[in-house]
Amino acid sequence: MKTDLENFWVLALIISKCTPDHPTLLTTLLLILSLTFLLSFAIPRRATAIPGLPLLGHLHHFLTFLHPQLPLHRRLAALAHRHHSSRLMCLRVGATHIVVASHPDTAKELLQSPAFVDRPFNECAHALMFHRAMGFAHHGPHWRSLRRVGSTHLFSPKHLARSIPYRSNIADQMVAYLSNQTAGPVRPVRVREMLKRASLKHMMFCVFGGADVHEPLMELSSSGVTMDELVDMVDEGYDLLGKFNLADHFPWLAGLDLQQIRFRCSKLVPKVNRFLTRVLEEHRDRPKSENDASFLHVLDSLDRSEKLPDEDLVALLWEMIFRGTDAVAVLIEWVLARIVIHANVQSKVQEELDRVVGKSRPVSESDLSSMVYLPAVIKEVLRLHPPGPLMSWCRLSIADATIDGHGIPAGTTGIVNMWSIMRDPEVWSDPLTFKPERFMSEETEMEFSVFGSDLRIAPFGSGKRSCPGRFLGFATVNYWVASLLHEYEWGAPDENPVDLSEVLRLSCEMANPLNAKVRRRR
Ligand code: HEM
Repeated sequence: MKTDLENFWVLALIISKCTPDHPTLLTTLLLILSLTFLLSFAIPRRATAIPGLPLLGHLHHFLTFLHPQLPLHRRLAALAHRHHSSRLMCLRVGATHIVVASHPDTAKELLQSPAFVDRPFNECAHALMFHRAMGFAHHGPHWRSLRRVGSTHLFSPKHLARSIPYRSNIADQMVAYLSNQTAGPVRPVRVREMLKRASLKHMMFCVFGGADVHEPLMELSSSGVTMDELVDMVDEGYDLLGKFNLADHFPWLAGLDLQQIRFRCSKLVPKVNRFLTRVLEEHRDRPKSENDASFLHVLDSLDRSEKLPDEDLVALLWEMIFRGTDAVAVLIEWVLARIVIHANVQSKVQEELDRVVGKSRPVSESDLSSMVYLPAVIKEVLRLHPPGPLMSWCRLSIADATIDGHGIPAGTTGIVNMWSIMRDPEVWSDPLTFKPERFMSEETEMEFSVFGSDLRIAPFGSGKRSCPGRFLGFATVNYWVASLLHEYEWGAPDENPVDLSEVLRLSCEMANPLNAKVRRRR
């Protein structure tokens, strides 16, 4: 994707090489030059191209090991800032042309454009079968039918309500787990493992149902697979998908498998397939129950016109477990970190809990509709620590598009730097201060929806490919944080203050897991 300026210089260079022996060539070139100049006003401009390296383009910005302290969203933000290209910046990595939007207007144009509705090819996602599921499926009838099935049967308010008992049970188990950990002298607890397992267990029940919800949090097993094995499978898939894969941008490198991504996928896929096929068989052998609200039951009971082949069913179920587990656990850890740092915020949430719930009983999910401060805290954490600072997965344009007046050809990869938008001093007053109150006033509450209509804060994406699990994810985080704060006081260990450094894998998580001192409140 060359800019008009680059075209101009190429032509000027050719003209400078012409001699008076070639008057016709010279006239033709001058004519082309003038036409190019005039046309540049008539056709959309192209995005600002940032100077890059020959052949490699901007590869060096994407290689994590070159900048271990600076995650990609921060690098891209700094680059856009340096080149005054926050609205739209144009990069290239090997064969991939990329535009990066770091402004609410351009982010809106990109995410809601009818052209940017596909996902770029991702070798690892293909190997893990995710192209048969929703997140990496090509825009087309297959993806549309999955989204339709998802919104009608999986993520509808009715289904959200049916999974409340699961969430409530797991909240109780977290409270019990912490109670065991904190029996005796107060000592710091590392909460990441507990949150990951809670979130995995929640998704397992939402997706498969059936298993024993009372099984202890850290010992859950399913269809012959232990909790540890499941955690390992999710972690491995998560690690693989979060890698910057050279083969996606330099296809001629694919056969070499330099990063061992193909190799690792080939080890993981049979394990996941074996496990999910067994779950499917067990489910079909069990007597059908009217009360089964699991995704699997719903999908397996669809009538013939909507029914998915087993291969797609397995891919979709795996994707739901995979996506739903990680983002929720990562976000809760950030929330607790902020709660530990800002004691005044913790007190305000607990005052609200005491007012709405009282100290005599645990929180129930229905209490949340009467709370305003806690959701404001969660929004403020989403603003400063979005699990997907670059929207987790890029978009790919399937047709030529115009963004901010720039012509963008089909086949361009679109990245939205939501992290940068949500910290932009031109968009937010005092952006680096943690201030949940900014989401509190009645009027701004309407304006600051986090679900995709307001591109100043869209941590779940926006447009046709926005996150289908956003209401489930938001409800789970609100409820579990409410339970954990209702039952416990949270504080920082004296020797180990909270470190807000980030590491970007598939989601952006705390580089150093949170350690907190917890003390029973009720
Ligand atoms: C805190 C929780 C969550 C966050 C922050 C989050 C964030 C995101 C983001 C940023 C995207 C990309 C949106 C875009 O391209 O516009 C996405 C897509 C997606 N998310 Fe979530 N998510 C969360 C929870 C969940 C849950 C609980 C599920 C499922 C159970 C889920 C399933 C998906 C799927 C399937 C897609 C791909 C959609 C498509 O391409 O059509 N997410 N999510």
